[in-house]
Amino acid sequence: MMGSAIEVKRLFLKMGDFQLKNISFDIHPKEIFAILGKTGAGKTLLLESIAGFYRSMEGGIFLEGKNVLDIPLTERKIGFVYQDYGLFPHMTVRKNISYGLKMQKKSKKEIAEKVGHMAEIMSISHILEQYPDTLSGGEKQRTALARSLVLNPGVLLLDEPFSALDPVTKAAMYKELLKINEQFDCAILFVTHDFTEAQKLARRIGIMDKGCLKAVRNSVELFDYYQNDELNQFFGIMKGDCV
Ligand SMILES: Nc1ncnc2c1ncn2[C@@H]1O[C@H](COP(=O)(O)OP(=O)(O)OP(=O)(O)O)[C@@H](O)[C@H]1O
Repeated sequence: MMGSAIEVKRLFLKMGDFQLKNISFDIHPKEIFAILGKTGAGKTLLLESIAGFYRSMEGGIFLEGKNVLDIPLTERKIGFVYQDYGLFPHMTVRKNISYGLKMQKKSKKEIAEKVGHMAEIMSISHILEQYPDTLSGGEKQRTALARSLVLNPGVLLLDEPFSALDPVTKAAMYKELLKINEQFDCAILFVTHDFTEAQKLARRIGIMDKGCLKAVRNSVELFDYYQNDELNQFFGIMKGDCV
């Protein structure tokens, strides 16, 4: 059997009054997988668990077969881009992108080459000396993606990557995501509220509600009838609907 890029096995995580409950699924190498769910469903917590942020979680997260908690942070090969991009405000775009490589103690020459190359791929060479607060939403996102991708992650986790973008920029970034998936050898897991977006970009979609993963569907079957009234309601599906 082909190994998984990510395997989530019977994950439980308690956070205050909220709980992720018994979540199991896997993501194939190079797959684009969407997590769809209402606000407060636990989508961000799931991404953060996969990144190994919570030692208190029960069950396991395996990256290429290795428990994420056993992999040192600098060797985790996970890129994480938050909804607000999380750029360092006091650093230029160049410094933001260089940051992880510096942490890995790469040489100045290697950092300059890698950052230059990445900036070219993400079409941000012209803004390398700007600070984040001078950038458009799309430019901030390109910078955040470049900062992750320059470390060559096996898995890219994106928390509502498109929700803050205007429709034209959004369409451009959809293309960018598909290009990244082609060009870099990485699986992409992204969170969204948007059915169309999930269907457009992902081959499989996981549907979350109240801390549970209720279903995993191929995107073409997203609107087929569910054996679960809440899911049918969520998708506006009536019994006997043809798709
Ligand atoms: N550190 C924390 N301590 C206590 N409760 C938390 C903590 N982090 C998250 N929660 C709670 O867990 C629940 C799920 O949060 P999460 O951010 O994962 O939802 P989400 O599906 O990503 O929502 P949204 O779409 O609004 O971003 C929420 O009720 C939230 O208040």
